[in-house]
Amino acid sequence: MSHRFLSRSRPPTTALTDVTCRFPAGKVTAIVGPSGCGKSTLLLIMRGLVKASQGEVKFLYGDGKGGLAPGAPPRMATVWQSFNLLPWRTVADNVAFGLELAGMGAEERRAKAMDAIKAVELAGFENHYPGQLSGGMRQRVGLARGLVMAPDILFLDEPFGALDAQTRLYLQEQLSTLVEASAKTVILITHSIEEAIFLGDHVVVMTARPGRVAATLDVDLARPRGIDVQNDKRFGELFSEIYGLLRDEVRKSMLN
Ligand SMILES: Nc1ncnc2c1ncn2[C@@H]1O[C@H](COP(=O)(O)OP(=O)(O)OP(=O)(O)O)[C@@H](O)[C@H]1O
Repeated sequence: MSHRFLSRSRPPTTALTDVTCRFPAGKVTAIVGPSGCGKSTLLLIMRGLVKASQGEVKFLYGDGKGGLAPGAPPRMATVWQSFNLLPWRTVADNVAFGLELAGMGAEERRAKAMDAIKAVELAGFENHYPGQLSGGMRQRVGLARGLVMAPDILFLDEPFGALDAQTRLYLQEQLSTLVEASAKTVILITHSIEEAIFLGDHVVVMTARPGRVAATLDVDLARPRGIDVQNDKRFGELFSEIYGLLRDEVRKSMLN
């Protein structure tokens, strides 16, 4: 698939060229790449918000396995980089927003929202407003809003990008546990090589813009993974391999 942004006032920008990748069901695929290489564009295309200039995205329909009804399209949810909480709605009402749009009754959506709020350890804050929460808590509300939809595919765009290092580590651990418990298909966009290895089953490494897939690596580290997996020799090897692939691309992206 390729994508070029056209503009009346500026020359066209080729964001992606000949990107071919597979995202295996029930696995976490992390996408890393230099800034501006087209990661978010790829996500927008996969979510159907931007139409690729060339090529297409195919989702495999349910075969009755993995909780997917036969022949049913996968349910999808996205946790966006700017988690876009509605400031005038409480945490519970923010989390339940998608269910409300889907027409679910008040009682049921409140119960589902509370389950998701508990899963991200925010019980007790359900009646708070976003303005009363820390950045890490708001990020967890964003995550709960994705989880509450019980998606078959969860897209995460830099879910912890704006957080301090300790909060980020803690949320990565929480997410790892949630993902392992749910066996969902997760597509994670991140700038962090450590995050990609810690959370991913596969890591797709992209080149500088126009983004292509430089390599796809399997993360052959056992699950469940705690953050101490970072001390594993294999973790270090994967880090070096990915950084080796990215190093020149990052330099190129700085000259782009
Ligand atoms: N709507 C748009 N119109 C024109 N160009 C765009 C548009 N959206 C993105 N681009 C350009 O396409 C390229 C890819 O952008 P994209 O946001 O997908 O990259 P990214 O890898 O997600 O970046 P980052 O890691 O910094 O978030 C960039 O050069 C960007 O400036």
